[in-house]
Amino acid sequence: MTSSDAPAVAVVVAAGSGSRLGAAVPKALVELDGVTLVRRAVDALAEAGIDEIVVTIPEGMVDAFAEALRGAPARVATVVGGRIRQDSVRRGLAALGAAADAIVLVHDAARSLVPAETVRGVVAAVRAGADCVIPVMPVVDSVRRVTVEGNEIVDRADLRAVQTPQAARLQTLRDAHALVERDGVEVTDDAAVCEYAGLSVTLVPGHRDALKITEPIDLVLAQAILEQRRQS
Ligand SMILES: Nc1ccn([C@@H]2O[C@H](COP(=O)(O)OP(=O)(O)OP(=O)(O)O)[C@@H](O)[C@H]2O)c(=O)n1
Ligand SMILES: C[C@](O)(CO)[C@H](O)COP(=O)(O)O
Repeated sequence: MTSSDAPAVAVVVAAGSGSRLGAAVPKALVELDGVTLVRRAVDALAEAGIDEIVVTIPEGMVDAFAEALRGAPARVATVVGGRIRQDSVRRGLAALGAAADAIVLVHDAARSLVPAETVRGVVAAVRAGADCVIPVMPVVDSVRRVTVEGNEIVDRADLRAVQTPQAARLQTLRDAHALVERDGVEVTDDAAVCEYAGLSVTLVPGHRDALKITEPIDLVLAQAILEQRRQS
């Protein structure tokens, strides 16, 4: 049973170290134009109307994250994350106080510049009845699969690159994560968790700005996106 006006809440996963970025601080605390990536991610969700957010953080970083999140335009709590992303999501979901039928978004702090319109699109699709919703982008490169014999072409028209926020009803996602943990399955995103639990995954349009800041070059691109926003 789900109510059509159930609130939308979120887990922002920010407990990673950012080894590929190689900064002196955990990636979520890296600044872009003077604002940390985690704060930008929280602000983007708040702009789309999400007002309860649990942020997963690395061990021993409570004060630094409290500083980064001070004055955020939403009710924000932090919880220490786990070994891999899915462990962090599970801990974040457990810390949310919302009702079982609340819509929950799981978002990477590393996708700091997601536009509010993308977030709203994901929420709307869950409200319209989808089990699990993810934003996706077409693949722009030609793609080949490496095989034992050599390699072969893959039709990129069939492929989509997956972004966040990804969303489902809160209890649905908690149950799906419990199943994955029970069976010791490792996945890279919440869509895979939902699919493992037998739920269907619905695709909605993602956005170029929701790139995952992973390597140093991505910070340059993110800076350019901010500049473009200032000029428009
Ligand atoms: N144990 C983990 C691992 C990742 N994350 C979060 O999941 C998101 C996506 O992960 P990624 O961008 O790969 O971040 P890192 O794991 O920090 O990056 P790297 O693999 O380069 O170390 C990030 O916002 C990251 O903080 C998390 O909360 N807990
Ligand atoms: C969740 C995600 O951002 C969707 O593309 C991605 O799977 C995270 O992967 P990572 O290996 O933890 O960066």
